[in-house]
Amino acid sequence: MNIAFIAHDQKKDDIVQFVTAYEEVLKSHTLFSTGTTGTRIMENTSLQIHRFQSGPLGGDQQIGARIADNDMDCVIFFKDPLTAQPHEPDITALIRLCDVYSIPLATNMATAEILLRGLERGDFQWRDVVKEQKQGEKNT
Ligand SMILES: O=C(CO)COP(=O)(O)O
Repeated sequence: MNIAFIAHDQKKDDIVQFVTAYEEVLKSHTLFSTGTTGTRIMENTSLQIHRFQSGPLGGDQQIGARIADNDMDCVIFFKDPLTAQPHEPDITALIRLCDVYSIPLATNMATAEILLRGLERGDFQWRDVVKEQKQGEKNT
């Protein structure tokens, strides 16, 4: 599965801790992130992450574009609800696209934990079916 990780500054320690705890599960997936979040994760784990731009510089929008292309299966976004972000419209747009395309999105650690346990159990297999269908539509 293609999984994107994003964390606001006040949540970066949390996401590093979270990803470290699930490193064994995550290493068999393809991982993406916004710029600084990815750097922090790679500094603290042995995971390889495809890093987009930093969030305020367009990283959220780049992940959104992958969702619109049906090329992202899960988004783990540790949002900071107590700090205003200069790129709030980008954040809103990313969350909206997850809803438009029914992409599983966790915006806090408790939900992220449930999503990754589901991932371990194979609960994301329906995404392969959706991707095959969309590919079939493109080819016709
Ligand atoms: O601001 C962010 C998401 O909205 C996160 O971006 P960084 O990972 O580059 O800090």
